Order: sequence, then C-alpha cells, then structure tokens
Amino acid sequence: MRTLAEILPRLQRPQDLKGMDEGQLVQLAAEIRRVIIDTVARQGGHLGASLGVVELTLALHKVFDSPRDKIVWDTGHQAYPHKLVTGRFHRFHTLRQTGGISGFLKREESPHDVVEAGHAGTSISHAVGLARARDLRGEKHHVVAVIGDGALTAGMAFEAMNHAGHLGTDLIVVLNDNSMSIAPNVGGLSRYLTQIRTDPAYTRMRAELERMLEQLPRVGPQALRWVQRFKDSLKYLVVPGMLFEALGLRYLGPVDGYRLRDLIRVLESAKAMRGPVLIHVITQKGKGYAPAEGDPWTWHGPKPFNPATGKMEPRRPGEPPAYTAVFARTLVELAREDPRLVAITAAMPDGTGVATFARTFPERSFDVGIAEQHAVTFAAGLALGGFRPVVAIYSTFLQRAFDQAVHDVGLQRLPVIFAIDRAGIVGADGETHQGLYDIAYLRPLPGYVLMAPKDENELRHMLKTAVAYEQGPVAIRWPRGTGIGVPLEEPRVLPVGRAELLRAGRDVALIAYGPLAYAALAAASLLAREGIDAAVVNARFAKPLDEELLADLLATTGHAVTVEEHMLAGGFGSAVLEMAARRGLKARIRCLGVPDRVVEHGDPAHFRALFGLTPEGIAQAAREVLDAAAPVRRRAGG
Ligand SMILES: Cc1ncc(C[n+]2csc(CCOP(=O)(O)OP(=O)(O)O)c2C)c(N)n1
Ligand SMILES: CC(=O)[C@@H](O)[C@H](O)COP(=O)(O)O
Ligand SMILES: [Mg+2]
Repeated sequence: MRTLAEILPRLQRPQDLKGMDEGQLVQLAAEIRRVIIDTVARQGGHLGASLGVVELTLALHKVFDSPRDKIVWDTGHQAYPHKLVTGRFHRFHTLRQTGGISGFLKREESPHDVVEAGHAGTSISHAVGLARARDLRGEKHHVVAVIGDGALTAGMAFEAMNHAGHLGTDLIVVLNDNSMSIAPNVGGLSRYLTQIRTDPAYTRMRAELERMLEQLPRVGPQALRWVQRFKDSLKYLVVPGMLFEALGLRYLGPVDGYRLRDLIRVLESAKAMRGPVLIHVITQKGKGYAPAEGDPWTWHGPKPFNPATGKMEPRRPGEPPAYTAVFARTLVELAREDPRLVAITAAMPDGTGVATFARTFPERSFDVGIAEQHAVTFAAGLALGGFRPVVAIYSTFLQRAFDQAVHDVGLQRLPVIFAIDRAGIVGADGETHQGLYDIAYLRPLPGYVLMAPKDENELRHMLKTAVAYEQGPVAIRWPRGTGIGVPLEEPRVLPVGRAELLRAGRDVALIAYGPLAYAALAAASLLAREGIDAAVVNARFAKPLDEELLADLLATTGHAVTVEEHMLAGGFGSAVLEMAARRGLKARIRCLGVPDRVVEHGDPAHFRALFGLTPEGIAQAAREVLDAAAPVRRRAGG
C-alpha cells in the first residue's frame, strides 16, 4: 500500500495531472486534504471551503491548461488545493504567516494566480474581461470563473452574468454550490439552488425534455424560428437553471463534485461549447474532515486546532473579551431599551456579532447575504421608516457600499449607525482585508460623525452615543481581536466632538485615535524618564474634531504626534493637519499611521512595529519632532 503524501511532493505543475489515472487522482486528493488539515490545524486559516473543492480543483487542472487557460477563483479562500497543485507544496507551511504565502491568490506568487481577490463576487466580471480581452486580441484559450453559492449573492455576479449573456463570449462559470456562505446561505437564490439540487425529478425531466427536443424534425428557416421559440418556452417551464439560461448562460448540471469522472466529462463538454456556460457543481464544505463536515459554519475559518480530536485552542484564561463580543452584548442591552434598534449584516453574522443579537431579537436582525450595497441602502430605508438601523460590517467590506453611504444615507442625513469592525491591521488575511481606508472614505461626507473607542468600555459609551444622536449617520470603528481588559461600565452618552485628555503635558502632545491611546500613554511614560513632558489625548472623534482642545494643546506644546491604525493619507492625522493649517497654528506635527503602501498578511505586531505604532515608535516620533524643532528654537533664541 502506498503511504500518504507520495504524489504531492513530486507534483511540479498542474500539467503533471494530465497523465494521472482516476486512482492516482483519488490518492492525490487524500494527500491534499491531509496537508491542508495539518497546516490549518497549526496556524488557523480557511478550511471548509478548500476541503470541499479538492476534486473540482483536480478536474479543472486536468481538463484545462493553466496558466494558458485562465482559472479565476472567486474570493480565493478556497484555493489551497489550487496552490498545492501549482507548485506551492513546499512553501505551504508558511501559509498566512509574515513573509509566507498568502491565504488568497497572489499574482506575484504564481502565474497560475490569474486574479487577486479576497472580496466575494468579482470572479465573473474578471472572467468576462479576460474573455473579451482574449477575443479582441484574437487569442484562443479558455476562461473559467469558479464562484461559490454565497459569492453568487453579490450583485456584481449578476451584473457580470447579464453582460456575459449579452456579449455571448466563450466563458465557463463553475458554480461551486455547497449551500453555505460562511453561515448558511440566505435568500431566494439559495432556495432556488436548493430546489435544483434536491429535486431529482427536475434533473430527470430536463434530460427527457432535451432528448425530446433533439428529436424534433429539422425544418426550414421560417419554421425553425418558431420551433426554437417553442423549445425555449418549454424549457422555461421545466428546465433547472433557467435563471441562468434567461441571463444567456447555458446551464449544465447539477454535477456531483466528488465524481471525478463526471466532473471531467462535464468540463470537457463545456470546453467544446460556444458562448457562456454555467456548470452547477454540488459540493460539501469541510468534505473529508468529519468535524468540519458536521459543523461547516464553525469550520469555515478555524483557529488552530488538534487535527486528531477537532478541538480548537480554548480562550486563554483572563483574556479580555473581543471588541465584537462587547459590541454585540451592548447592542442587545440598548435594543432592550429602544425598540427602534435593528441590526444588519452582509453574510457575516458571527464575525460582526449580529448572530448574538439575532438570538435575542431574531425579528430585528437581518442577514442580507453578500450584499453590502443593499445592506446600507436597506438600512437607509429602515431609517426612513422610523427605525435605528445598525449596519454591522467589516471596514474592508464597507468599501463596497461607498456610494450608498454617500448617496443613500449621507446626503439625506439619515441616522444610520455603522458599526465598523476589523478596522485597522487585520493580520493573516492580509491586503484584501485590511481595514485601513474607512476614515479616509467617510471623513469627507458631510454630516457624518466618526468615532473610535480607546477600549471596549468606551465602545459601549460610543454605541449609546450613536443611538442618542438622531441628526445623521454615525460610524464607530474598532479593531479585530480582544479589547484592553478594562472593566465594563453602564453605557453612557459622550459629548459629541469632545476628546479626552488622558495626561497633561507641556512639551509635546500625543494625540491618538482608537486603542493606540494606550500605546501613547506608555510612550509618555518612556518620554517622562528622559524629562520630556508629553500630553496624551484620546481623540474619540475624527469628525467633528475637538478643535478647541487640540488647538490649545498645539499652541501650548508646539509639537504633536498623531497616532492611528489607518492610512496616513486622509486619516485622523490628516484631519488634525487640516485643522492646524486652517487655524494658522505654528506647531510641528508628525503623523504616525500606515504609509502609502500595501500591508500584506502577517502578524499585526510586526506591522505595528514597522509603522511606529508602538510605545517605542511613538516615543521615538516625539523625540524626532522635538529634535527637529531644536535648531529652529536655537535660531530663534540666538
Ligand atoms: C464582499 C465580501 N463580503 C463578505 C466577505 C466575507 N466572506 C468570505 S467567504 C464568504 C462566504 C462565501 O461563500 P461561498 O462563495 O459560497 O464560498 P464557500 O465558502 O461556501 O466555498 C464570506 C461571506 C467577503 N469575502 N467579501
Ligand atoms: C474569506 C473571508 O473574507 C472571511 O472568511 C474572513 O477571512 C473572515 O475574517 P475574520 O477571521 O476576521 O472574521
Ligand atoms: Mg458556498
């Protein structure tokens, strides 16, 4: 008997699959699953989705000729098997680590990673573009988009299919349907797919109908048009996948995602067809690992775990609560007092804490699917209808709904609350998921109030403040992970636009936005040892700024360092610089934040240190701003 991991270490390129028989492919699938489970068990990652598509990945790479043929993976969290068969087995242990390979697709990693993603729903648009580019250049290759049933709920996917149907270009869409998003998939589309999946009569009827239609006599051109219309209307009545056919994509399936022979056969037929084709493949999230098969929700993106038992690492004793948990708990408390409060998530009920809220208030919580744009405009509608909607969303995914934040909420000054989680450096997910742009994209919007709590207790106060503020939209941002570990108080309303002076000081002002206020306090202690007297401000608001306090401090100290976990361009520090310039203040201000670069996956502590967002980094920036002023002071004095 062969031992495991015999084929995979020797697999250099996907072309090596071409000569393999079904037995070898089955063994390779088992090896791939073992490597994925062991790697994710050590360091966490996206497990269920990748385990579900091992055979599909092998079939795709056997039938198509990557990278000449373009395989576009939607989102990319399911692409671990693709990474393993495209030459990354030996680096796979570095997955999602600082300096290691990415958990998503990355063009610089491999020519087989055609498109980079991380946000769901982009694959068909990318693929239509690639297919059209191929046509315009007169090239001949295949373009395949692989999209999940969850990602298909994104409006973009439908915009793209609509366009693909219109263009009629050769394109294959593989719908990887495991009936799960991260949580169970929602909505009419999901019901529709389930119906196709679970009703064998549908499939039988389609086969019979197609056979019957094939047998209709061939006729002259006039009658042909009539016959074609007759065929089409019959198909509309009974053919599964008619939704896709109506958009102009030929529907093939459903196909069992674990019968390699069937998969290969259907991919081969799609390859020979002209025009856009959609292949509906049925898979199971977590396939081949019992704990993940049993609870695909939990095993979408597990923390490290014991692969033998499936036990995940427990929370460390005394570990502070996650910001998300404090948010969820506070929202429940506030909703008990205010029946107008409702919560919305775009397919992230657990990640955002809306699941907790839904357990107490199921009728007041909404999962709209991967539909951030709709989530925000839906919230606008609820606000117009007299409710106080809380859109609980990751900073990175709110990017999708920028126009909705401007046009549907902002311009109408609707009291929508944006609860922005994962704001800052997110770690292992890397560049597509960094929450580093939200201050910059929301700050220019008239009427918005922007806040960031210094700790989980202040988050409670800010949520209460947001609910009390009826004049327009409010956005509160907080980072991924655990809070500081401070005691939680009864939530209270904070004065809007007022900062908190944490420490008085004469030499330099350290002005922090968010939990980095604690790093600024620690920096002040370091500076105090050197005789530098630093004031520390917890800014609380990026908009409106506490101009009175900040202008006073800038005038008295003449030196400041702003601190934020956000891009420098357009962020909190920019707001302080703008204010100082507008008021003609003559202070030296140094801004700490993320410079104009992409922040990759890796340990957030590594990146914070790199950008000076640590007590030492902040203290050093303060020294530099003071030193830079010294010659000026000397010149002025002498
Ligand atoms: C725009 C956007 N919103 C939310 C997410 C978070 N997210 C990542 S994977 C996922 C589920 C995707 O479901 P599906 O496409 O069916 O893939 P599966 O995990 O089931 O294979 C979600 C909601 C995202 N990546 N992008
Ligand atoms: C692939 C994806 O977009 C999500 O699974 C994301 O990785 C979740 O991030 P959190 O772990 O921060 O909830
Ligand atoms: Mg799915």
